[in-house]
Amino acid sequence: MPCSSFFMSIPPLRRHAVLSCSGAATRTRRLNWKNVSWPYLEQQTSNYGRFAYQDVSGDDSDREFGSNQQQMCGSTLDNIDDWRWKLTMLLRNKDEQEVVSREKKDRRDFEQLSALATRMGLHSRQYAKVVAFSKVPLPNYRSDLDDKRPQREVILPFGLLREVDDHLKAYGQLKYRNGGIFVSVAMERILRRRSLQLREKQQDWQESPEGQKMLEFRRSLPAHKEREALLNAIAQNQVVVVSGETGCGKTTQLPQYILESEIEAARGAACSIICTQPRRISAIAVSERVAAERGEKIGESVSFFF
Ligand SMILES: Nc1ncnc2c1ncn2[C@@H]1O[C@H](COP(=O)(O)OP(=O)(O)OP(=O)(O)O)[C@@H](O)[C@H]1O
Repeated sequence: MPCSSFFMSIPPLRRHAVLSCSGAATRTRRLNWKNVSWPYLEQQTSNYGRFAYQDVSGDDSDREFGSNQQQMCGSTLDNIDDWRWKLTMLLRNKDEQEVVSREKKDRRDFEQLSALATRMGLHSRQYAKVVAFSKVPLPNYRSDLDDKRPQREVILPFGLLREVDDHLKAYGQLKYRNGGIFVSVAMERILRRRSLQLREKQQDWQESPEGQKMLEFRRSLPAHKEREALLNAIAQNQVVVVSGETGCGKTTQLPQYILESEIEAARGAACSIICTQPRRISAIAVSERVAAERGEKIGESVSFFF
């Protein structure tokens, strides 16, 4: 006789361990539940996937609900009693998050079971032929409990798996550049446009007579000789320590080398640099100096904050 299974499950994202009880166990109902020891239950964990997606009660139509439902499924009172026990066990078990059942009698009694769960501080929901009781609020739809959309394990060939992995890695790195936040495609387009504008503006300034004069001065500073070595060191290391004589260009030049190289690579809009100064006056003076060297006013790409 087809008999639905009772099992405890954790949704895919939070799945650590699952306790399940087979249909045979549920047929003997109350007695079995109270006598089943935890180690026995743990042995059932490997079947979770199949239980979760299998339509074990599919051939029982809902027409069977009716006058003979009491004989088929036992009395409502007994069912409520069983569930009081199951939900108590759920609350006591720190590793489990929810209990799911496909039994008809549980669907039949769902209203009372749901009220019981609410009184015990649990959440409940019915999904077509499945009832779920959970420690956390349940969503409107659960694909893993949808019999019409069974989820199957897909085994990919090794080569294809590696290809997918590479694509995912490349995608992750692309997103990570934008501050580790998953930005939308629209946001990426905005950043790209802004980066191109910054590059154009930087080129215009560097080609202007004032810009040329400023560049000449900057190239005369000792830091300029180390520009490429510094950018390489930053690209290859998490932390870089730079020491140099007073006035060589550590404060005003190094941050500009980074910003300029990012702008040249059309990534300027995603580049943020923070410089610290021990005094307000020096923070203002350095900001104004760097803004001037970039042909800008304070508040464009350079500013200060106390
Ligand atoms: N406000 C300014 N006006 C004009 N020139 C400046 C100004 N600030 C810095 N400079 C010039 O830029 C050069 C580099 O200055 P910067 O502050 O970057 O050096 P630094 O290596 O950080 O020095 P320190 O170790 O003393 O902080 C200076 O030698 C100076 O010639």
